[in-house]
Amino acid sequence: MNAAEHFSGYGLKPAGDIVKLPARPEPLAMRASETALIVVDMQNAYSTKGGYLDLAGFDVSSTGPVIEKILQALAAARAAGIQVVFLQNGWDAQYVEAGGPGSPNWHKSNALKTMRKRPELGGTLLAKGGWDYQLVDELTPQPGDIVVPKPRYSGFFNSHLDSTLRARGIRNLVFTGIATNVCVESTLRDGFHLEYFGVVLADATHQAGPEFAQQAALYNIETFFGWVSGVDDFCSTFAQVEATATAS
Ligand SMILES: C/C(=C/NC(N)=O)C(=O)O
Repeated sequence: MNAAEHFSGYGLKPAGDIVKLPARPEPLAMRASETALIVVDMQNAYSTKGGYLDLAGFDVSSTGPVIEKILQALAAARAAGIQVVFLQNGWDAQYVEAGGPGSPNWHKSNALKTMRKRPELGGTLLAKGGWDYQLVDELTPQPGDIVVPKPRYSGFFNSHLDSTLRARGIRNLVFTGIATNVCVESTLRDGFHLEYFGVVLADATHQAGPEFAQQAALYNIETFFGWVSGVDDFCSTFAQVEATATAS
């Protein structure tokens, strides 16, 4: 193969429905039917003022453009027949799923720590049934989309994500959402170990913490665990699928 034509992707047999998504470190060959767009934790907790991250002292002032970019990616995915999966992070209202002091999550979760520090917030952060847990209004799931609740940073841990994807023959996971360096990266890494090809659309993600955390997560993904692309490339690449399907 000509080195200039090098691209990655699992053992795809040549067929008309394969597209090549421009990505770093190299383009990725994919089929829409074997791809899911994963929207990670776009809940009030992570992207709205007054939500958990904001109350815990993280900057959520620039999440608006991320929501806009995710909307663009969702429209392109749905038009191309790509399965959309929303992840939703949190626990039951009694926080049993959060784990008690015997769980590292109890010690590390900034949501749980914030509630311990500010008892008046008790029961409000990331609790199922509450505003903080809800997906943001702009990103309400549509018929055909799948919502997967998850109790830890990785969407694969104690959830039905893996079986849901396998049952549909999905091999490629395209990631958007918040936070790049926490739940996006954790889920992409676990997906890598489960043999999924993970791509992050960098401009449809946002970090928890300083900007260097975004850059470090993207470096890790591009170098060790997957691929990095952007929303415009995703939309134009999969528009080809829609155009081919319409023409045939
Ligand atoms: C910090 C944090 C990130 N979650 C995520 N969705 O990436 C948390 O849940 O505490």
